[in-house]
Amino acid sequence: MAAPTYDYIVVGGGTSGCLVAARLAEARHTVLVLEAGPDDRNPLIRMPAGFVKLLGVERYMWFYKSVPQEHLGGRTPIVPQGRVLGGGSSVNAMVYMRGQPADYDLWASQTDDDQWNYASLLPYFTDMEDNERLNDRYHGVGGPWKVSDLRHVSELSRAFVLAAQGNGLPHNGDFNGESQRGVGTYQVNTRDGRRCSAVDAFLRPAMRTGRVTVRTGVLAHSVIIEKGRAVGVRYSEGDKLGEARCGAEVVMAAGAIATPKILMLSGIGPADHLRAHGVSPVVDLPGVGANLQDHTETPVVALCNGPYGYYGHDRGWRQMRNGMEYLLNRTGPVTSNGVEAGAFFDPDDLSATPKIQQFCVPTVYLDKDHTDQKASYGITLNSCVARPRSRGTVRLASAAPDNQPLVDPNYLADPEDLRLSIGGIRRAREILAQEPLRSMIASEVFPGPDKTSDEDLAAHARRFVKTVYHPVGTCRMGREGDPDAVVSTRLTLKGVEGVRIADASVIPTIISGNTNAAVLVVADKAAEFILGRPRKTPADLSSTQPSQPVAAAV
Ligand SMILES: Cc1cc2nc3c(=O)[nH]c(=O)nc-3n(C[C@H](O)[C@H](O)[C@H](O)COP(=O)(O)OP(=O)(O)OC[C@H]3O[C@@H](n4cnc5c(N)ncnc54)[C@H](O)[C@@H]3O)c2cc1C
Repeated sequence: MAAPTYDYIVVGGGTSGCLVAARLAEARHTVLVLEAGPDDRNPLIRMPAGFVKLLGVERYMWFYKSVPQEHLGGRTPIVPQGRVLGGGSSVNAMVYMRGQPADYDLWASQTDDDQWNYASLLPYFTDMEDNERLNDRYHGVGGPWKVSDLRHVSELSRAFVLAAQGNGLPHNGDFNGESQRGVGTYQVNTRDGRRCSAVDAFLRPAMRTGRVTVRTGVLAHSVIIEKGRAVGVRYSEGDKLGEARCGAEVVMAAGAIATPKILMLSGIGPADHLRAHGVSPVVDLPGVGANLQDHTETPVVALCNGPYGYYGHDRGWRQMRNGMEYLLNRTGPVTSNGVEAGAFFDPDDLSATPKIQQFCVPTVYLDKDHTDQKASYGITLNSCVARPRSRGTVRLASAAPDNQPLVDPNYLADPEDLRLSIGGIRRAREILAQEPLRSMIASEVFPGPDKTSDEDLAAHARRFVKTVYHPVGTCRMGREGDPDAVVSTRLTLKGVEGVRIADASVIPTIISGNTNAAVLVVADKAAEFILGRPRKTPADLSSTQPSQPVAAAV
């Protein structure tokens, strides 16, 4: 048997992988990071607006195609994910969002472990944070994770913030503070006009210790298990097959779609399903690949009556002007993340706990697989169901490691997700009809002004609903004895020694907001458990509003 070369192998160099690798190296361990995608040297990654150009590029993205969706008339929408060092944190929209305290309190009650409640996790958020504007009980300064206000906000986004206030939503200057409800501009993971990815914040500094080896272009196939213990990882690099060995643990960080796939290829998953693909089961774990949750968004698209927003800003003289401004000052449209403002609300009752996150995109924005609208000046208000109830699966298509898995997000399977989406559309229309936005709008294109009944809007949602790129939950944690849990609340894999899962797949229920920050905290907890470090003292939230309980979706 080959001698172990590293203490730990981290599978996947994305958001969670970068953080875990850094924490392990800080503790003087040797770490090998295996990342399937390329390095993150493309300058478009650093420029905040640049990610939009990467979203259609196979070199940097996995375009997981969903199986025909029963509730979308058989449509097969794509679920793109980052495929580059930094993973999602290198290609995402940088919106800094934590969700609601109740989201984490639900994790704690689902797992019977109070270290996953909001008060317990808040110090993990604030300790890693370096917020440019806020430093209070909810925010921190001096950490590696940069959080800033946007340096450029388009006139359309500003008009949206004003119009939504006119429509009854309070202005909110901090969606991660006392209350999520309201409308405002987002804080983003940038500093001085540049993206701050998990590579910038965590991995690159750790690489300077000399204890982290990062290998890009390496596709992990399976975990090597000997006598019930993980001892390494099988992989391919181009045409070459290889094995890497570790002395301590294999840390899975390949994201909510790839991690269950790799586990299943290792013989860990629903035994019958594995056998059907010729994989010998090692541990029968029915929860692997189950419980897939993703945020969906349904657009209302309107055209503008003037040159508002970002259409055409990446071409011709405007591109030159914007590029020059960025190079000289690090200001201007290139510093925008393209999703500058948003709102949180309950479409049934504006004073209640939000159930919709609405994104304002100051351009016509539809996914790569929806290209029937001619580009023009416009605005897209996307209504995202904050805590969707639909649940899907990730399954093997075959035992070939380079085959994409079968991804079935089961979008809109639960009627409540559809009902809330329709409520979001109606609210979006009201906001578009409110000054100062109203004077900038020429006409609604989608759903179209003649589409007014619930049936019309449901048909529109089924046709256009798309991912918000937030798959989670496919190897969820759970209390002892929970037959569908894949990992313990200390994130150890059931049934095999020496495997920890540190990524979005362990999240039991999706949070009501963008997922990157929550994944960082999950990864921080994973590192804490691995290193046996003491838990941080929970925050004292006694003088704040109590978190409103949310029902677990069934
Ligand atoms: C386009 C987009 C926009 C988003 N916008 C936001 C946002 O604005 N705000 C926010 O909070 N969140 C956003 N997210 C979500 C956020 O980025 C993710 O929740 C987060 O990155 C998940 O972290 P992870 O570590 O679980 O997986 P990832 O960050 O996806 O990392 C997984 C890594 O593993 C690699 N990998 C996969 N399979 C293998 C294999 N077999 N072998 C080796 N490596 C492998 C992948 O290439 C990837 O680098 C967005 C995501 C996307 C894709």
